[in-house]
Amino acid sequence: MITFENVSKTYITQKALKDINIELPKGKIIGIIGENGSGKSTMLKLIAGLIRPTKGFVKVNDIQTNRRVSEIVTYLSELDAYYAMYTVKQTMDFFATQYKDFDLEKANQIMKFMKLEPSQKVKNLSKGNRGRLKIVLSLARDVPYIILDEPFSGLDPMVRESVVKGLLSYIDLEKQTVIITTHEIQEVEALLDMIVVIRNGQIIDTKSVEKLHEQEQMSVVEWLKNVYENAPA
Ligand SMILES: Nc1ncnc2c1ncn2[C@@H]1O[C@H](COP(=O)(O)OP(=O)(O)OP(=O)(O)O)[C@@H](O)[C@H]1O
Repeated sequence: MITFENVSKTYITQKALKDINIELPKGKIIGIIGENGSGKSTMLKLIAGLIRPTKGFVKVNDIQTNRRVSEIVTYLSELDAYYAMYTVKQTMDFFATQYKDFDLEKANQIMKFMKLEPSQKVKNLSKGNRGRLKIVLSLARDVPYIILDEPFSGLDPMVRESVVKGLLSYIDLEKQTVIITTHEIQEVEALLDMIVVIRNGQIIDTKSVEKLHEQEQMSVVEWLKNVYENAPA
C-alpha cells in the first residue's frame, strides 16, 4: 500500500501539493487524473522517492520514500533519459546490469509486442517508439510498484488502445500495483480499477471504476465532467 500522510510539496514558491491524505491499495491499477499543473507528476515523484515532501510523509509498504524505494518501485518518467548511441537491445542489456530485478526475457517479449527493432539506435527512434521503449524498460522490472507518468502520450491514437490492452498481460496484479497518470482517459478506462482526481494540488474525489460502471452505469469521462462541474475552481 502507498500512503500519503498530510503531504504538502512546495517548489521554491510554487505550492504543488496541499495537505494530501490518501491510501492507494495494493494489487490495483490506479489512475491519477487532473488538469495540467494540478500536481500529478509531483505525486508520482514523491512515491518514487525522487523528491521529498515539504511536509508530511509518503510511505510505500510502510517504508518512507527515499533512495531505498528504488528497489521496489519502477518509475517511467515524462522525460527521455537514455543513451542516444545505444541500440534498443543495448539499452535493455544496460538496464539488466543496473537492476537485479530486470527480467531480460520479459523485456524481449514486450519489445516484440511493441514492434521495436532491437538493432535500432535510440537516437533514431521516433517519439512514439521512444515512448514504447520506456514502457518496455519499466514493465520488465519485477517490482511490486509500477509508476507510469503519461506512458501513452507519444503513442499514435490508432494503436493506443491495443497497446494499453496488451500491457495488461505483462502486469501481475497478484504481486504488482500500478499508478498511472494520463490525459488519455477513454483509452485507459478499461485498465483502471480506481481513479483519483486532483485539482490545484488537492484531491477532490476518488472512485472505484467497477462501482462506477456497475452501480452508476457511467463512464469515467461522464463522471469526471460531474466532478469538475461540482468542484470549486
Ligand atoms: N521542479 C519544479 N520547480 C518549480 N515548480 C515546479 C517544478 N515541478 C513542478 N512544478 C510546478 O508544480 C505544479 C505541479 O506540477 P506537476 O508537474 O506535478 O503537475 P502535473 O499535474 O503533472 O502537470 P502536467 O499534466 O502538465 O504534466 C505546477 O504548477 C508546476 O509548474
